[in-house]
Amino acid sequence: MIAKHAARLLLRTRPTCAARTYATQARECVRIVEVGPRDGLQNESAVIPPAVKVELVNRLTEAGTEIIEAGSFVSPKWVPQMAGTAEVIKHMQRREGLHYPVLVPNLKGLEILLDLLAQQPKGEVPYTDEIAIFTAATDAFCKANTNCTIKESLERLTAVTARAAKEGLRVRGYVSVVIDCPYSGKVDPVIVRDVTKALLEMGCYEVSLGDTVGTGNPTTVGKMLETVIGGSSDISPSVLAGHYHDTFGMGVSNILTSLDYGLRTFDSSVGGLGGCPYSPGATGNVATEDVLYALQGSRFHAPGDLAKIAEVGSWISKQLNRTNASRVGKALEARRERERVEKERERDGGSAESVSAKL
Ligand SMILES: CC(C)(COP(=O)([O-])OP(=O)([O-])OC[C@H]1O[C@@H](n2cnc3c(N)ncnc32)[C@H](O)[C@@H]1OP(=O)([O-])[O-])[C@@H](O)C(=O)NCCC(=O)NCCSC(=O)C[C@@](C)(O)CC(=O)[O-]
Repeated sequence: MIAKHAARLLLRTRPTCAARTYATQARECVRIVEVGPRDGLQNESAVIPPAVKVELVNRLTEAGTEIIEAGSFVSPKWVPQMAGTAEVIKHMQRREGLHYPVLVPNLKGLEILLDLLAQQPKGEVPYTDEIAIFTAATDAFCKANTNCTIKESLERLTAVTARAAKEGLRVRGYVSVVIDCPYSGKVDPVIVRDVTKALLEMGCYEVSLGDTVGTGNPTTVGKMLETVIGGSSDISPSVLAGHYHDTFGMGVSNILTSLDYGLRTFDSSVGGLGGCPYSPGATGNVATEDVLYALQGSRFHAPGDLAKIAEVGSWISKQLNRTNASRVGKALEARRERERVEKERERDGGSAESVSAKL
């Protein structure tokens, strides 16, 4: 009985930054959930081979990322880009102490994951210790994304959460369209609060609030957070995360605002990858590089080596033949190129002609 209670508490406890982060930093730790391999790649027009996804996860791990959403077990008819997640989680490098959540929409997705976990050779670091489930703050978006109403999705997710908990998996929840819905317009923050509460009550250790279309700004995000955590609400900011798409360039500002409201976990996407297949026009998540740069020198520490993560952003953008959507990533790309040219100049004895001949 006590063991069961302890297990339940553990499932409710969110994974922290790795211990080494606390040991070396006096600053307050901010958790970054890297969603590029899932939220980012799911929206690319091309279906990316699992090998590239594996390399992306591995490069992020090498760059010091601690939590990486590795993919999703959704219907491949709905989101073909996420086919191959089984291959990804089997072959990616998995480090003890790091976390690789995967998104599941229903019991079928969870069963696929549980089968994989059951087949995993003993003694290996588990493919994952966490699933993410998702619903929305409007029926219109929920139907477009998962073919059911909010109420139906909460019923579906209650069963998923119960089964995941029984199997020892932690569950993280998402609420989409917390500011505006592409189908039904302005969203009532009271609904965001109620859906968040329902996800927490069913057993999610944390709920990520998604500005799916990226129209939020510090005022609207602040008002939404005031309703979700203020007044008579018993929701603590410590169980919330911000998931802000950067369509209007407000992602970093919205994170800074959310820090003022007490949130300490944010989702971001290397190279600003992504968007949402059911939210036409929405661009990717706020870029991880931009978030790390914004927090530099502040009282907050976020894990990850900015220079290395920026290189990952440049690499994956090239793989996808797309423009790097991170402003910081692009600036660092330009700096690396300048440094390369300078090095070449030094090596060639400073001859301007030899350098310009090569450019
Ligand atoms: C939920 C469903 C499945 C309902 O879709 P449905 O069509 O109502 O499902 P169904 O139960 O009738 O099944 C239809 C077919 O899909 C199969 N199927 C059913 N489930 C699965 C599964 N898990 N894995 C693999 N296959 C599955 C099922 O077996 C069947 O196959 P068939 O008999 O036709 O051959 C579908 O709507 C779906 O997969 N939706 C996912 C959409 C999605 O991935 N959206 C993006 C993620 S959410 C997001 O990005 C927002 C977020 C989280 O980032 C936050 C934010 O920014 O807002």
